[in-house]
This record gives sequence, C-alpha cells and structure tokens, in this order.
Amino acid sequence: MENAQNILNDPFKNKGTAFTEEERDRYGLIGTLPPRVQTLEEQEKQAYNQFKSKDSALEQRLFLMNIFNTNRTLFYSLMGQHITEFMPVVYDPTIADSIEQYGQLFVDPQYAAFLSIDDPDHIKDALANAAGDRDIRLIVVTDSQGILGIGDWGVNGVDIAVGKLMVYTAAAGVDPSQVLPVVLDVGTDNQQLLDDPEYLGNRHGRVQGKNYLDFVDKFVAASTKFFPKALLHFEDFGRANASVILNKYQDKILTFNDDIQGTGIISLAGVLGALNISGEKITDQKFLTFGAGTAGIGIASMLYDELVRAGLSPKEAKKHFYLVDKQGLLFDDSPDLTDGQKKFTRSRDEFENPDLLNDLYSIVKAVHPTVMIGTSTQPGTFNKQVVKEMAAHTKRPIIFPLSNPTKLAEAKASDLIDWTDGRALVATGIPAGCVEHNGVNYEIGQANNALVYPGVGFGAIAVGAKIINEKMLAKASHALGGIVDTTQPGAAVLPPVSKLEEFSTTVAEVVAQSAIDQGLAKDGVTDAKKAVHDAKWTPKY
Ligand SMILES: NC(=O)c1ccc[n+]([C@@H]2O[C@H](COP(=O)([O-])OP(=O)(O)OC[C@H]3O[C@@H](n4cnc5c(N)ncnc54)[C@H](O)[C@@H]3O)[C@@H](O)[C@H]2O)c1
Ligand SMILES: O=C(O)C[C@H](O)C(=O)O
Ligand SMILES: [Mn+2]
Repeated sequence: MENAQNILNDPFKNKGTAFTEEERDRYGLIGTLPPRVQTLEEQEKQAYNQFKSKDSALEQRLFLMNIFNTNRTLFYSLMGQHITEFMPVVYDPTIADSIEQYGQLFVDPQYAAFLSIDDPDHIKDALANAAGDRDIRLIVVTDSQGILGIGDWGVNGVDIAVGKLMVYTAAAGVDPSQVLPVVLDVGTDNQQLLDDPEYLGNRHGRVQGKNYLDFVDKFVAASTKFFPKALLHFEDFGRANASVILNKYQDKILTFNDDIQGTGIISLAGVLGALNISGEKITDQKFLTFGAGTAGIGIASMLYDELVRAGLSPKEAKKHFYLVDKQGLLFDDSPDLTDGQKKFTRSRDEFENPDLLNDLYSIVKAVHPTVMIGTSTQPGTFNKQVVKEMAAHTKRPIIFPLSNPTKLAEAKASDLIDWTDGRALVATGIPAGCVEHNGVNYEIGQANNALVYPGVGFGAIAVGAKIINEKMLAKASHALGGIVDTTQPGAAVLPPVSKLEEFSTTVAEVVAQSAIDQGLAKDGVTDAKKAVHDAKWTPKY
C-alpha cells in the first residue's frame, strides 16, 4: 500500500477531498482527509471563490500556484473554464512580477531542473532527479538573459519555463506529468540580484563565450539522451545566443525557439488576419519592424518566407522590409549589425537624407510602411505623431505593439484606434480589452506566441516529429490567420483567447499533418487528427 502522504503530496496524483471512500480505503487515506467527499465541480467552485477574493493579480497568481503545486487536475480544470481570466494572471503580464520577486516569494521548486554552470558534471543527475520516473515529452528551457522585455533575471527566470508549460497544458492538452521546466543558471549580470541577500541563484556574472556554449551543448546532449522523445523549447535567451543555438540544432533535433519562431508565426498570422479584413495582398505591404532583436528578426524572417512562398524572388521579397534598431534605420554599413539584421539592411542611396533616419518618426515619414511591428522594449514609442504619419499614407495601417509586459508596450490599443479614427488593424502582446470608437466595438487580437506555440509543440510531439521546420510553421500561421470573422465591423485580426483550446487543436493538427506529409513523423503514424486526439490530456479524476 502507498504511503498516504506520498499521494497527498504528489500534485499529479492528489485529488484532495475528491478521493472517494473506496480510494481512501485502497490508498491508506482513511482519516487523512476531512470525511466529506467532494466532486471536482465543488472543489472548483470553492477555489474560484477564493481566487476572486484576492485583491491583486499577484496574490491571485500565488493562490493559483498553490493549487498548481498540490493538485494539477484541479488547477487545469479550473483554468480551462476561466482561460481568458486566468491567462494574464498565470502568464504574461503578472508572471513578470513573480519573476522579479522569485527569491522573496519562493515556496516550491515546481518540479523544475536547476542546472548550474558551476557544476556541469551534475547536469545528468539534475535532469534525472527532477524528472524522477516521469516520461518527459516536453522541456521548456531558459537561461533568463532576455526575460520578456525585462532583461536578465538569473535563476528567477525558471518561472517563465513553468509558466510557458502551464499554457502548453491549458491550451493544447500536454500531459502535465510529462513536462520539465529547466533553468540554466549561468550567473547573472543583474546587479540588483547580485546585491540581493535573498537571491537564490549563482552569485556571479554571466558566463559567456565558449564556456557558456559548451554548457548549453552539454545540456542538449544530456536531455536528448535521457528524453529522446521530448521537444526542446527554448525561451527568453539573449539576443546574441538565441539564434546561434537555434541555427545549430534546428535540423538535428526536435527543437523550437519561441521568441524567434513562435513570435514569427503569431505575427504572420496576425498580418494574414488583418489582410483578410482589409482585402489587401501581402505582396503589396511594406513592413517596418521596430526593435530588430530576437523577436524582430524572427518576425521579419517569417514574413519574408511568406513573400517568397507567395511568388516573390528573394531579392524582391527583401525590398519589402525596413528594420529599425538603436542605430535607426539599419543600413548595409550600420555599425554593430547582428547576422540576422544583415539579411534585411537597406542601402543609403535609396534615400535623400539617409543620415537623418535615426528616429522612428523620420523613418516612417520616409518609408511609408503599411505594417509596423514593435519588439523594441521601448514604451510609448508608437506615439501619436508616428502613428498619424503612418496612417496618412495607408488606408488600413497594421500596427502591432508587441513588447511585454504592459509597462513596455510601444502603444496602447485604444490610442491606436483613436489616432487613426478606427482604421488601424491592431494586435498587442499583452491582452487588451475591446475599444469603443464612434459606435463600433473594436476587438483587439493578442499577438502573443502563447496563442500558437502550444499547438505547434503539441502537434510535433503527438506524431513524434523528428524536427520542426519552415513548412510546419507556415501551416500554423495560416491555420490561425484564417480564423478571422471578416464580416463583423471591428473584428479582431486573431482569434480570441477564449477559444485557445479549440484553435490550439487546429494548429496541432496542421503541424502534425505537415510532419506526416514530409515524412518527418514517427514510423507508422498516418492519421494526424487521431494522433493529436489520442495524445491530448484532459483534467478529469
Ligand atoms: N508578443 C509576443 O509574443 C512577443 C514575443 C517575443 C518577444 N516579445 C517582446 O519583444 C520585446 C523584445 O524581445 P526580444 O526577445 O526580441 O529582445 P531582444 O533584446 O533580442 O531585442 C530587442 C531589440 O530592441 C532593440 N532596441 C532597444 N532599444 C531600442 C530603441 N530605442 N529603438 C529601437 N530598437 C531598440 C535592441 O537593440 C534589440 O535589438 C520584449 O519586450 C518581449 O517581451 C513579445
Ligand atoms: O512571454 C510572453 O508573453 C511572450 C514572449 O515570449 C516574450 O518573451 O515576451
Ligand atoms: Mn519569450
């Protein structure tokens, strides 16, 4: 007979007061719980009332994490019913507050693996200890150098790995006992953390260069060996490392970079949705990406691939892009270009006064973009002057301020609608409420990779895909961008979070089908829908 406390303390097995009398007898639980047996529905009601009684989003989050830590079934059942309300609490933007205060708020390691660069010989042990006897199919790993837009948060970043995995289960139905959050603690350059007596990570600067890359390689080797069926999802690595790691591994193992690829897919989906509404063609658009880092380059690359798929030559496709970073508009001879940026630079002789193209307003005035996407971490930069200038030269300006969390967004949805008199087609990184303008209700799509990575990853895992490639990503974008109700005035460019579970299944199915069609699925898997259906976990006792 199992020890009662082992069951009650195991969030994957625990049902709390919902253990039936027969189960209490079988598992040696008699007398360890109050006598009344509750249903899942009764537990949910009581938990939801407690959730509602909390005064702040952070307190709500801490309460929900308490349930997560003790009973995964109850947590996900509750989240499934209140997905729109819970997403901003469990995930972005509230997750940013919990990351900043990780040491102060710490109560539970949440089954994560903490891998220390000071102890590389124990990578295997750490992974094995954290996984226990669980059959791991999905790993979200971060090194926390670029957490959302808030920068380097050292070991605290483990929360983003936990949070991304929560969305995987809530959205797509990944079995929560088959996931592993991992943080690579390579030190931190965040002085506030280094000075904080309550900081729980390695107290030294970030290890970089060869030693860092060797550590990442060791982690990849160990995790692919131990968990050969698992997808390795990279999250919030720094600008200098994210694309290097993706390029190194994307053709070799089942891996995915959310900030590059997930953000690329959701942005393309949003653009396709917007073009469905405006009736315009993608090949007629001029794209300006403001903040040409990990996400900005991921977005430009995904849009570029779409233009090529639409029939443009690589040379013509490239002409549709204008990348802006700290240096201003990026030219062939701009200093400090990253490899990703070099693919999309412009020539100075295209412009009358290239030396003046240092600020967003001047650039918008010179370029007349039709699509403007912000991944700059610079709040308020899509200001009235910039937006009015853009809107003066295009009928339906497509404007996506994507920087997270809330305090870093390039603009507020309501301002964009106001300044353009309802003409802008808007999506934001964080959730935005409906905007009323001149009697029309404008629904604002959320262009956050959370709307798409769960379906992509789950589809790939469900059919045992060998890799994730461009064709699968394109299928995911089109599946999402196609779910827009163009008949409704003020329609959103992306489907609502309330339907996250439904469209995550759609995305998973198209990705799974693409893997099968390309001969990249596991032998014997021929039916994508069935594979996705069979793999889906539902929160039930
Ligand atoms: N909505 C989403 O799904 C989503 C996904 C990924 C990232 N993001 C957000 O995008 C932002 C950037 O993330 P990232 O991972 O690409 O970070 P990053 O550091 O790789 O890129 C940020 C880029 O912005 C540039 N930048 C900084 N100041 C600037 C300025 N004044 N003008 C122009 N460019 C400037 C930086 O030089 C850098 O190239 C973050 O806020 C993040 O939350 C959103
Ligand atoms: O985490 C998010 O909300 C989206 C994205 O991955 C980000 O880094 O901002
Ligand atoms: Mn991210």
